[in-house]
Amino acid sequence: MAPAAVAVAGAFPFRLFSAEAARRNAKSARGRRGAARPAKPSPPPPALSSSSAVVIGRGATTFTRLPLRDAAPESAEVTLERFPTAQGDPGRRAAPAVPRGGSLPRLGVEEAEDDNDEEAVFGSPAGSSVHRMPLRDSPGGGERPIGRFDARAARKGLNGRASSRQIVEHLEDGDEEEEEEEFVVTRLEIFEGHKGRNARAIPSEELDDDDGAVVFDPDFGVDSDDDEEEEFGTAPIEGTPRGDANARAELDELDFDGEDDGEAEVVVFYPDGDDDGEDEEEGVFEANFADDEEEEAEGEVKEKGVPAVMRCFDTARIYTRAGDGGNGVVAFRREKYVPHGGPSGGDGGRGGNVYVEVDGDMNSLLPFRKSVHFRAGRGAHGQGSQMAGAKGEDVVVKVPPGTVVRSAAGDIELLELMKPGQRALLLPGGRGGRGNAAFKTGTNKVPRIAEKGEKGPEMWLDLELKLVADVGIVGAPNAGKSTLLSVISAAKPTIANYPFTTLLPNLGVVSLDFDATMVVADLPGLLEGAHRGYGLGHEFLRHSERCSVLVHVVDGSGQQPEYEYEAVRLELELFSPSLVDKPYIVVYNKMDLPEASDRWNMFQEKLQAQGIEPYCISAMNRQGTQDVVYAAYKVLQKEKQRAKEAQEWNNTENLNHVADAIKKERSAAMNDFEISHDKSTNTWTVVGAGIERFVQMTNWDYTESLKRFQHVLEACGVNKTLVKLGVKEGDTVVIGEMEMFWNEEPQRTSPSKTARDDDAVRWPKFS
Ligand SMILES: Nc1nc2c(ncn2[C@@H]2O[C@H](COP(=O)(O)OP(=O)(O)OP(=O)(O)O)[C@@H](O)[C@H]2O)c(=O)[nH]1
Ligand SMILES: [Mg+2]
Repeated sequence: MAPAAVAVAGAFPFRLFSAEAARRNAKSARGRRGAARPAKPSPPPPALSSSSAVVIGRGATTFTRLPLRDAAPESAEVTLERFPTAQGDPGRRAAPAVPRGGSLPRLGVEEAEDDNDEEAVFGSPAGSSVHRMPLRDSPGGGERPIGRFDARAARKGLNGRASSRQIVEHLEDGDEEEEEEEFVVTRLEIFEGHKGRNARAIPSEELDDDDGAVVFDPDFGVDSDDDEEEEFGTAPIEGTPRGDANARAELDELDFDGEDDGEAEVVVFYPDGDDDGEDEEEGVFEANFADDEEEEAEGEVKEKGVPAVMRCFDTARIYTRAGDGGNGVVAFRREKYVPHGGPSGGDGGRGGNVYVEVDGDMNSLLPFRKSVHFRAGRGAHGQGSQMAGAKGEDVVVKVPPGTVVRSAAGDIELLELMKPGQRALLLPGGRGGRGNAAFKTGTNKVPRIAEKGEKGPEMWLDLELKLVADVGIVGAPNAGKSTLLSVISAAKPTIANYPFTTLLPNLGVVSLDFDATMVVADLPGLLEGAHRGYGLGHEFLRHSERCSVLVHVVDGSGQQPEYEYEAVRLELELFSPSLVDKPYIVVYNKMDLPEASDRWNMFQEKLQAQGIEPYCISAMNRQGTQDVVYAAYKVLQKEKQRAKEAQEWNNTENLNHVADAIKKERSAAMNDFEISHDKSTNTWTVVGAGIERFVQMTNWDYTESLKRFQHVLEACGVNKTLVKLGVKEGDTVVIGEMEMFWNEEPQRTSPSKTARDDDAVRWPKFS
């Protein structure tokens, strides 16, 4: 276990076995990873229950994605829909055209008339596609009733990615065609193939060889976040022509009980909501079985659940990593007639940088649902003849205007990117390691040492989109906010007589004149108790944080307009005190309705008592709206002027400060370190950005590195400090990735190690 100590004769009291240890560590880490991946698929899921869901359409089958990360709150809403069948064309039936990632498919359920089986289609309310899967053996297409289906995934098997095993069992036929029944009984196995994992459908005994089989491709259409592409192949079962089926099945279990008044229970595997794990943990899918517990919680979910589309529209978590620097190399010039050509190993190339750039064409963070990882390329290694390695490829993360970038760890605001074209260097690539040509000195003309490239920094980022609007329209649900926006601008927001029509902010440009325009945002409705999650919650209010002016619309036809007004004000304050400090205009709407006009005077008086002059309008009839526009514009101009003056004070915006901080940390002095001691394991840990970076860049393949390392430890005072703190023979010393043993008596070194020391080149002795 204990690695041999390496000593440098007579020079330093300090020994290391670093290279070994580092390698060993890496190996065991790999081993751990490997172990997480079972060689065989996990055992088959339990037997089907009679209430298993039916998922297969007639003649052709449709498997779809179920709601993924948003499954939990949404599952209650998923219902199944009867699927129309195109006669005589088993492989090609009219699947509902659901655009990928587009609008939400409407899902519904209907019972098949003849038996208790259901036929179903399901799509994801979170906007996924519906895929078709032809079942070759369903002649005649249309008339076949559906069988039972139970797709169940092995949890967290196979690298934790979604699901491994599905069983489609026993498709029963209708009464009429007894002989042709049971056309697909399939089990899906996922196994490790030499090209990654594969999926295979295994027919049960009931299947003839020439029966069709269904092959699921659990990862079909899902972006693999990992570098290692994890594609599931579809594999034909014996006797089945290839490419029969290509359905996707992110869905894992769908339990549906027809009797249960159409309440579909959907069980989905979905990635751990936060996606914040390390690489290894990516895509850990968790089973979320809809059960009684969930039903209990249902009420709560309805109150608190922010619709998925809203959540993903304006927030995202992404991973960024700058490229590692390339390694420097050791090389010597060898040429005829040039004796002792000297060192000629080139430096490694610099790793690629990570930039964040504002793309004016983007207006939401939805693209980050699909791609989460942004890694810059690594620098190429140096080469002989003093050739430096090529620079790694940069990566540019494009974000919409109004994006705030935070580091996920620590929730520190890093950047606020407002204007299209703005570009920030976020993570600088690692420096390339120096080749031996760079180590040539007067005393060492034949250096056999080169550095490794510096590791590129990595960071998880939380992105948040705040709309860039001048004026924000706030108010209770159904107050007429969208109506107001629609009459003052060309925007066409959805207007309907029910609360929470607006789920995503709508933007409209209001032009008063040729050069006088302002951007107005109509925000979702705000309820009393929003801070506790009522209605849509109040998270979306962050969109209004950037507005300079708020227009508060009050529904005059409501029961108590003043009360409603106060409640919304309070919610604004609870969300952010800075919001209530913004200048605002109060607009009393629906004056055309008698109940509103009756109460107007009272409302007006109450507000005047508070020093506010409310406006009354009928948004629907466009009465009074122009006054509101002018008033808002006036306040806006005033606000802008104020902001401009304030900005002149701090107009030294540096978008690259994150990179600057990283660079600064990189240049940290090596003698700036701290040492901690763990008594139980006799371990001393040296922490310091400079020294750790040095360790990381040391290439242990070269013996001279060892000497240089010893020298540095001595020179920067690590050894001295350790001695002072009372380090003992045999204690472990850890610096960054390195683990070393302390050896008090350097003379007692093993011969094999001293042999190294007898190298032709001698490092000057410092002690
Ligand atoms: N009578 C009358 N009805 C109005 C007026 N303004 C809006 N409405 C109606 O009020 C209902 C709600 O209007 P929306 O503009 O959708 O209300 P909203 O505030 O955007 O509602 P949410 O988006 O759900 O928060 C619709 O049926 C409108 O037609 C008005 O001035 N008079
Ligand atoms: Mg609205």
